[in-house]
Amino acid sequence: MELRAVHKVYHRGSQAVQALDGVSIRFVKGTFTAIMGPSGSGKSTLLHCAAGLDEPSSGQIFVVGEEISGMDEHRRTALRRDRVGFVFQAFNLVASLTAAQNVELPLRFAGRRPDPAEVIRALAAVGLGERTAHRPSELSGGQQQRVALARALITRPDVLFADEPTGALDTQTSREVLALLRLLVDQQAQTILMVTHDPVAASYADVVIFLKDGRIADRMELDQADGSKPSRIAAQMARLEA
Ligand SMILES: Nc1ncnc2c1ncn2[C@@H]1O[C@H](COP(=O)(O)OP(=O)(O)OP(=O)(O)O)[C@@H](O)[C@H]1O
Repeated sequence: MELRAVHKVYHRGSQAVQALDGVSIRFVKGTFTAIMGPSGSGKSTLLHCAAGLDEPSSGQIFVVGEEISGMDEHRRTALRRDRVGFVFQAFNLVASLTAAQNVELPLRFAGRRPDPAEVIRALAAVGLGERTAHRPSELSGGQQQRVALARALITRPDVLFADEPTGALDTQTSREVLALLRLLVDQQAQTILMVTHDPVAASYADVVIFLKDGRIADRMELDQADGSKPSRIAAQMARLEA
C-alpha cells in the first residue's frame, strides 16, 4: 500500500484545516506499522484515507497496486469489502448476534454463503473456538475485540486497519490482543496499520511513523528483541508534543 503526496483539507465554516499536508509513504506487505503523533496530528485521517473510508483532497493512494484515490464510491465500497479489514476501539459487534454470526457478516455482505467450518476456524485462530455461540454481552472486552478481529480477517484482507484497537482494554487484555496482531504478521504475513497513543502498543510494530501537523515527522524501525522500545517511543512522542 502506498500514499503519494496525500493532502486532506477539512472545511469548517470559513476555516480550512490541513489534516494531512503532503504525506508520502509505502507500507510493505507483511509488516506491522504503528502510527503515532499528538492529538490532531492527522492519524485517523491518514488511516481513513488509506482505507478508502475518506477521500484525500489531492494525492494518490494505492492498495495492492490499485489506485483507490479517484475511484467512485461504488468501487471504493467493493474494495473496502474485499481488500481491507477494520478493527476499532469500540468493538462494533452486533449485540443480538452470536460471535459466529458477527464473524459471518462480512461474507454475507459480500453475497457469500458462510461456511460454518471457516467461521469456526476464524474464531479458533483468535482463541475463541469454544465461544462461537456467545453473544457480545456474554464475552469480556478482550474476547469481544478478538471476535471483531476474526470478523475483520474472515475475508482475508490485504491490509488490516486498526484504530486504537486496545484503547478500551485493560493492560493485560491489551497485551493479549497485541500479541495476536504480532502473530498474524509473523505467521501469516498480514499487513497491519495501527493508530495508537500507547507506546507499549506501538512497540509491537516493526515500524513507528510519527505524525505532526499532518506531516511525517519521524520514522522509527523497531527490533522486536529490544526491550527498551516503549521508552524510546515515549521519548520521541514527548519530543513531538513539546
Ligand atoms: N470531519 C472533520 N471536519 C473538520 N475537521 C476535521 C474532521 N476530521 C478531522 N478534522 C481535523 O483534522 C485534524 C486531524 O484530525 P485527526 O482526527 O486525523 O487527528 P488525530 O491525530 O487522529 O487526533 P486524535 O489523536 O485526537 O484522535 C484535526 O485538526 C481535526 O480537528
